[in-house]
Amino acid sequence: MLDLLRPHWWNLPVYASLAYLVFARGLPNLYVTIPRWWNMPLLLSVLYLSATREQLSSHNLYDTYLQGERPNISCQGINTAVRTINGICNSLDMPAMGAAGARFARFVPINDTYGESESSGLYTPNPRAISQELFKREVFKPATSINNLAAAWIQFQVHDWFSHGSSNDPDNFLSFPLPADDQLRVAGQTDMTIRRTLREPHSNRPATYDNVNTHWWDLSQIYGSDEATHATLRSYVDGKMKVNKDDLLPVGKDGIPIAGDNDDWWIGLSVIHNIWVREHNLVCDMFKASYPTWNDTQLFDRARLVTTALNAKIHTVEWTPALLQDKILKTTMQINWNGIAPKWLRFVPIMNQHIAEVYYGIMGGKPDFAGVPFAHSEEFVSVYRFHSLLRDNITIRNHVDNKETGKTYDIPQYTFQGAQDVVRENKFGDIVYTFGTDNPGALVLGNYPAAMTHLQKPGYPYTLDMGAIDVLRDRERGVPRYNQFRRLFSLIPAKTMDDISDDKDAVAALRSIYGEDVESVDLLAGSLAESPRPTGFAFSNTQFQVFILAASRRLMTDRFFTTDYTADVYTQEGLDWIEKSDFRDVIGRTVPELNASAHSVDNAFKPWVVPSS
Ligand code: HEM
Repeated sequence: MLDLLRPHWWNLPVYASLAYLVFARGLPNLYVTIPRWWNMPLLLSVLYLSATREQLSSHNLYDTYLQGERPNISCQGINTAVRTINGICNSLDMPAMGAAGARFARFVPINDTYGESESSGLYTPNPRAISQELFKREVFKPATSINNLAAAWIQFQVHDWFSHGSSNDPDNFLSFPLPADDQLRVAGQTDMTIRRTLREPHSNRPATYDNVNTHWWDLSQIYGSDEATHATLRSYVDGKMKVNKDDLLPVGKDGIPIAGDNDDWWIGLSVIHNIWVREHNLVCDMFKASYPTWNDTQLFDRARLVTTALNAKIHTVEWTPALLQDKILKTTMQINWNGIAPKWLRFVPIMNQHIAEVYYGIMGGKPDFAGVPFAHSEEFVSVYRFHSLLRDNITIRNHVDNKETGKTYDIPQYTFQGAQDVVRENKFGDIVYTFGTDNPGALVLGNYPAAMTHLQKPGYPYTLDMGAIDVLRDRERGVPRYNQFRRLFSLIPAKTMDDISDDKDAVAALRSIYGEDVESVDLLAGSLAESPRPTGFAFSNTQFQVFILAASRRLMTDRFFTTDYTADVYTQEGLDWIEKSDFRDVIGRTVPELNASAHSVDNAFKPWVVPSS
């Protein structure tokens, strides 16, 4: 393989980059990495990202099932015209693909995914020291270009795509001594112990882990990933999901709202879940008006398809460009969804699938698996370790005059059962408004909420230092550390700590933990430290490689976004609903008093304009 790296590509003439882009498609083994690709002219950058996606699809997709290991499932007797609850039969050729309980895949070669052991450095450097000294927030650093809805939104999405489950392995532990000067030692604690992730061991290859949710982008966090949970969420009237008389989610005996995935609940999830359940119910009303003879199941199934596709569209063309605020990403994401062809030129037959995906967009095209069955990967999980987005506290403001209502909640108060206190004590519109106008935290070193480093999760036998856990889980699950991760994603590895960041303080902080051992820098630590970032990006270029690969793949592999994204399956009314709505509209119809506020910006994830006093 020819590994052609050009660290100073910007000194090369533009035509050299262009020549590569033309050749790369024909020569998938030719790697070219352009470190600061975002400085190129728009067209070149878009082409570069598209070529990168092709490269990553050829080199970074690994199935964790061996031949014959995937369960054999029949789709006989199943209504394959709509999404199933547990995700089976999305692929009719491989019905078990992407179903709840299916293994996570990998984005790096399987041989590079052995979990770390004590002798290979599982506890080195000390995860607690990393959490306390490198991650923990002293002063809140806001991400000023986005609002707090964007933070809640991404955890909501993550709960659709994956979960390792919350119970973990009750018989196997990760345990390491606390640093000598740790404040917990004052209370007599000497070690930090957490349960290992439940895993499937294999001989002669790394352990694998199962996703308890469906892998598909199917809003399983709302609808459930198993029939028993699903049944508790449906009203079974007119296709609608259950809500209370006040139009809010019903709450379970444990004090947490009932939902398809209600793990790690906080007030942010209350906001987004309530909005989407209301949206589903409004789509049911629309269908009932157009198709009065449809029964509850018909209404539910179509409403789920439409609500899900709208959610996927908003994530693709609104959330992502808000987080990665630059023209290149806005253009690329629009192309992913809509393609470049104007309406009047949407008849040209295009034989090459890659070109067709760009010309017509992914939606409604042919599925594209790049030769590997679809599943989310462990590396995908790791790059969403975004706990630094969380604010230390939330002060509710009135949506009419922006005045504080006098209610402030910190993390222990707004998480788990506490979220319901916030809902009970405030108007829902004021809570959503507060999220629309507050900033979340920036994804940088020294901005991890202190309260998340001593989190009391109900039912957990120990206090959680989420910063330490984020680091330890990656090591446990064999996600490569930062530099090796970069190598395996064809990025130029750092030679010294100074290569990771332009920010001298960030480099000094890394050195205080990792010394000069650049290979030992953890993925999360390196990613939070990394700079420069592409213009307007809330997260690092290293993490972005995973986005390039996964953002398109989860659409391209899904039958309901490709071959079955048709009026036959969705109805024309359904397709129109998706095409005509953005997140501002969804907020406007589900929380009508916020219609004007949500429309005060061109993207609902940007901080809303506050009324002048
Ligand atoms: C107050 C809100 C939150 C709480 C209480 C919370 C709590 C937790 C807990 C307890 C875990 C599992 C720890 C373990 O592995 O043992 C976890 C994992 C995780 N969290 Fe959060 N979290 C919150 C917000 C967020 C946000 C905003 C994101 C943004 C995407 C996020 C992303 C993740 C990811 C990616 C994982 C790994 C999931 C997996 O291993 O399958 N969390 N969180």
